[in-house]
Amino acid sequence: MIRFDHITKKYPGTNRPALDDIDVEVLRGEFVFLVGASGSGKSTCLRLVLKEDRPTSGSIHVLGQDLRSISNRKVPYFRRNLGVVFQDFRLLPNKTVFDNVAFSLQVIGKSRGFIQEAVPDTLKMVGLAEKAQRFPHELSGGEQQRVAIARAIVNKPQVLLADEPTGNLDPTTSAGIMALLERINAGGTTVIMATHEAGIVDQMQRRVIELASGKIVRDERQGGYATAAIPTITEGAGTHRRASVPVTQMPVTQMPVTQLPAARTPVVPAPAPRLASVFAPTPSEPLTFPSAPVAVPATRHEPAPGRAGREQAAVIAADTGMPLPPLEADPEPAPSAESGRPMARPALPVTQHDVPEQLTLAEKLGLRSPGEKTDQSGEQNVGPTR
Ligand SMILES: Nc1ncnc2c1ncn2[C@@H]1O[C@H](COP(=O)(O)OP(=O)(O)OP(=O)(O)O)[C@@H](O)[C@H]1O
Repeated sequence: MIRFDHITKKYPGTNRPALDDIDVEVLRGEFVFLVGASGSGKSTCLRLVLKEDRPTSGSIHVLGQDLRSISNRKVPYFRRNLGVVFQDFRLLPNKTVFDNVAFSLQVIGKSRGFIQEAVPDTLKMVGLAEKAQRFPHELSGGEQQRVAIARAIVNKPQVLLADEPTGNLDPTTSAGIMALLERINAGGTTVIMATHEAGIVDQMQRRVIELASGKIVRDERQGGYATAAIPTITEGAGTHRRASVPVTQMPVTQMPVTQLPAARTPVVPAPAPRLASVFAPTPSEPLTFPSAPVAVPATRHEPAPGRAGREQAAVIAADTGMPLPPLEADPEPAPSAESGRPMARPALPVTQHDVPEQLTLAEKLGLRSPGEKTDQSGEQNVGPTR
């Protein structure tokens, strides 16, 4: 599913490679923790999988494709198979929960009917069906991260990449997020999660790949966090104590037992998790997606054309730290209301050198091909890489 062959990544102006001759393969359906000290190369790995950056040498295959063979124009199609979750959520602050999730479908031209069905289904899966009309500032951190996860999975990606998704959350909330990620994985989605959370890694007992100075120093099928390279802090106020609430103690009732609308059976089953029973379906909670959409005014979910769309883009730019693309064809000035907002530093900064300058924000986010017209009528532009 994902294979690195002799991958070396050396950033310009640096002496030491961020990744140094990495060979690794992740199979379909696996749940993999990427661990290692700060600067060991975890985020670089995720960026390379997303084709946000290129390796200096070596080849990467994702979903059967050699990333070198995917042109810039095709990258957005490729990325539709990948969902990404960041530590800092990156929600649109002036959009409702529903609209935050719907946005990623709108920009790839999904029909209104599809959006009206898929978004409520996904919100139900993450336990936020009742909060579809809330704004991000009206949610807790854990709820905001669940919105971000809903946005990442609403298009049913085959792979979910998570870069320290619990980094800003308390232990109990983190446990809920991990339960959600485990359920998503149980539905067949491959999950790769970079983390420093020792307690979570120890609890989950999944595959652990440890990086140190750009090299893989450990690859355990059912591992824990600590090694000599990254010892677990057991006393004091270190970050490793944060994850001391066992996932098994999370309020399961808060997590509706559903799965992705079209769950895939992993070709290679993930190793039997110690916590599998917590997330397994029960007879009273069938593994189906509800068909009844959350009642929301239809007028709120129209694809945002013209200036409205650019306002959304401006908000994303402000929130994600990504540059706003030039608006040459726009006679109106770009919105400035958000310009005073602090710019969050992206955990996975998009590297722009691989991307032409004139792309729209949706194109730069990988949600639409350069020059691609939004298809309002159907879904033929959405789906596997082509
Ligand atoms: N754009 C860049 N330019 C130059 N060097 C970079 C760039 N991005 C990352 N690096 C360097 O590459 C190395 C690996 O960084 P990376 O962000 O992948 O580490 P990480 O394991 O994700 O760290 P953290 O846990 O702190 O997020 C570090 O030495 C970092 O300074």
